[in-house]
Amino acid sequence: MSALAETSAPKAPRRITSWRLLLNNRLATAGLVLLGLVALMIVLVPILPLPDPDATAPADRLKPLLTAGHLLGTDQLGRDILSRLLWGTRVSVAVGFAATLIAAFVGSAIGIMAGYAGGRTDNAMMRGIDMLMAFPYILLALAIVAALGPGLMNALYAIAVVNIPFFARNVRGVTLGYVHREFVDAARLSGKGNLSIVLTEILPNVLPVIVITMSTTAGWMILETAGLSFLGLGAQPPQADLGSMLGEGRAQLFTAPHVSIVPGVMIFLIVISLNLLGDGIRDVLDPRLRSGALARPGPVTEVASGRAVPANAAAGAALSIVGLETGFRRGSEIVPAVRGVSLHVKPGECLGLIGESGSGKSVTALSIMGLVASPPGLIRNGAVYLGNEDVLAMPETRLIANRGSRVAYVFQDPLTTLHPMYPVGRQVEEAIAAHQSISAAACRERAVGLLNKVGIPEARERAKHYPHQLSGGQRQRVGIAMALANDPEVIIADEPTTALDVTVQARILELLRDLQRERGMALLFITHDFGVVSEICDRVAVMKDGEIVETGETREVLANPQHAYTKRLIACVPELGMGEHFLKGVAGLFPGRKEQPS
Ligand SMILES: Nc1ncnc2c1ncn2[C@@H]1O[C@H](COP(=O)(O)OP(=O)(O)OP(=O)(O)O)[C@@H](O)[C@H]1O
Repeated sequence: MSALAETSAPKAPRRITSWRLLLNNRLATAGLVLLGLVALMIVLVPILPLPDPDATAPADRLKPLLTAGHLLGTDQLGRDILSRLLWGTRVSVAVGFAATLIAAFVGSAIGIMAGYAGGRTDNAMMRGIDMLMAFPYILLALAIVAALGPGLMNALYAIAVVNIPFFARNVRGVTLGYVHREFVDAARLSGKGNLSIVLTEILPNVLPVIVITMSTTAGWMILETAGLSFLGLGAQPPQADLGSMLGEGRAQLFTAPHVSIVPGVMIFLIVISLNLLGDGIRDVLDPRLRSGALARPGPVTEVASGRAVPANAAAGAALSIVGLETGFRRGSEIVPAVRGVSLHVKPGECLGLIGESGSGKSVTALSIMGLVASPPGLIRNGAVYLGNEDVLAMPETRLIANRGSRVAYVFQDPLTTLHPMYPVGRQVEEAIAAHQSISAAACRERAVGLLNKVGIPEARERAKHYPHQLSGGQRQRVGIAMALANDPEVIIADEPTTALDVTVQARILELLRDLQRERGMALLFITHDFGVVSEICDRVAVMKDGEIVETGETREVLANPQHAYTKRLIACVPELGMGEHFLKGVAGLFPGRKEQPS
């Protein structure tokens, strides 16, 4: 019997601008406002009715705060502190930003060149950078100023030079990650020259890192400028900058503390606002931070507190999913990926979950045992029953204990799921030991037995091999052995044969089917290939845009598909001699892709 459900066009998520994301971050907004005020003040300073910052008046020396005509008092030479503060901030900020720009430009150029050229050029450039880094940076800055002579411009050069290594190392690291990527190879094959590749392929990818590094180091450079001026090596009298004001006020720290506290507070405000804003910019520019992918995910997927559970478990099912809705947070919005999915698998049965890429199959599978990373994942509604027990209502420890013991997963690419540093036998032993308290010797025997069972030849010997020493098919057999390790009630296989060639694929499918029938397990088999479904699945559920659009006995669905999308998926299974008809079927899949949640 087949059940049919029509899809409704998903609502396009509202576009969240970077600007809005930045303003969502309260600390970054506070930094931005503070910095805006400082910027406004230093821009307006020439037209403000302020006394000459360098005009001395010994009779008015060390006037306290809020003195008439001197809002922030006067210094030891009777100069107006407010005027000196605003003019001095202008100088410090200008020098700090100029040093940041120079360091960013030179350091990034070195980093990109070294990373792109590689080999000896990389070696020579990075050893030079290492030499710069070998000196404590302030010592190096002092040495440079000592060699060039004191003065604001020389302080600027010194600070820029000591910060070049930060940019060079950061940018080189990122460049190295892109240099051997396929899109760069493609640009090379298209005949582009090195400069053009660097400017059009590498630089756009590296630019966010440069901006992030700039935003987080600008505050630091303003502080370093102030440090050099404080030591008398930056701004020279009578010119004011924040560091020299601090240095001059030091002598009056106890008699007139406001002389040094005022520039100190200004340095603090500028640096803190730059750091807060820098952190905010970094979060906005890095898409992984923006989506929460770099945030440490919780051990189980977050479940909305008021989730609706539309129905109970299906009678006699090992696994039933009812009305499952899973989405991903993006800013303050939740983008749906799975919309009201219901399905069930009985013991000894294989249910195929089929749909094109991005239709929500993996998110459904991962939601079952709370494995969707949160943040950004969120299960909004629905329930997942193991027998009659709702997994989503289980205490965290119980849910985690059920992973691998009652429900096991086999993933697509065993090379990424197996640990490269441990022999495969040991990894199967670990899977057993995670849920069973048996002796090490018994565990080893059982691991060898499992490897044997999944068809690894000379299992005892092979157990000592590392993943890279096995073929793709053998690695997937190890993955299946690990899934079987604790005799689970349900196995979820997420495209376990996609990375394998057709002959190996056929053998793995046969193995899975035999094991599943022999052990009476429920198998949820995720694929995008109706050919695979027809070989292994008793029933099939067709998924499109996060919804199940058709379910039924495999034979029935194949013989008499009801939904247009199912028909197109079936038409995509190539047959020898089909030629043009096959391509028409594949082309028919694409119009629906526009409706995908982006
Ligand atoms: N971490 C994530 N953050 C935001 N969106 C995500 C995340 N993971 C998946 N999605 C979105 O959820 C939707 C469903 O993805 P899913 O991985 O389930 O697709 P799939 O059908 O398994 O595809 P494939 O066959 O390619 O694995 C996609 O639109 C995807 O962009």
